[in-house]
Amino acid sequence: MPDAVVIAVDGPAASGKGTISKLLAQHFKLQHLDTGLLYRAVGLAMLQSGGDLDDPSACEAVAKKLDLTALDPDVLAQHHVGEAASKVAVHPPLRAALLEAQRSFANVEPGAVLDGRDIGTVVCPGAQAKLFITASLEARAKRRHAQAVQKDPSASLEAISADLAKRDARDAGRSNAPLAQANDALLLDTTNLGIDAAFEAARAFVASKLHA
Ligand SMILES: Nc1ncnc2c1ncn2[C@@H]1O[C@H](COP(=O)(O)OP(=O)(O)OP(=O)(O)O)[C@@H](O)[C@H]1O
Ligand SMILES: Nc1ccn([C@@H]2O[C@H](COP(=O)(O)O)[C@@H](O)[C@H]2O)c(=O)n1
Repeated sequence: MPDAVVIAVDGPAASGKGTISKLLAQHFKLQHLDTGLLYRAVGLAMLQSGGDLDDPSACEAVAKKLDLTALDPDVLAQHHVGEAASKVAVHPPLRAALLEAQRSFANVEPGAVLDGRDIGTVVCPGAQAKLFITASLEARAKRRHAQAVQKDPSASLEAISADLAKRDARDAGRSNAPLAQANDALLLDTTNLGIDAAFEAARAFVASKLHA
């Protein structure tokens, strides 16, 4: 393997990129960063302080003060936090403030897997292996619904599907670092793949890139 390995994994919400990234990190013995947690942490801090999610300077200030060692994935996983994350993520100064932290994480030895929306295109354009994980809206909504009903049995599949569609449109439609497949990324559609099969396809691709 090359000295410092970086694997970039992007894709829309609930496509399974986090699941695949964790498994890749375990398999190749690399560190893993779910970059969505950074945007969620800014969104949550803005909500808690009553700040304006549409204010780029206020969001940037929060991002600059973010304590990356204090991210609580359970709190940040809440649905309304994901919505807030997607709203603050449109601001260029906020994205610039989070860029350095992501790039330094990518430099850890022996290497790292980062997942998000702009890893292969903006954060780590030189990554040795890039994947773009996707799945149909219906499949993604069913997966997120299965997660949601564990906490709230009345969670609505239709509402989750509508929210995912809205979030994807916002993420793909913003002008700065939109959700996009890098030209040199493998497109992996997991609509009809279970986790094991999806991971195996990702693992084989990454192995081919690292040993090329
Ligand atoms: N190939 C798959 N088949 C079935 N279920 C899957 C598959 N991949 C992931 N899942 C399940 O779908 C849910 C969402 O997966 P995951 O959290 O990895 O998505 P994500 O793309 O990282 O989402 P987010 O953008 O919100 O961080 C999880 O419950 C996970 O176990
Ligand atoms: N590299 C990234 C990662 C995330 N975002 C934004 O954060 C939102 C939440 O991300 P999850 O992966 O935790 O769902 C997401 O909808 C994006 O708006 C981003 O812009 N860039």
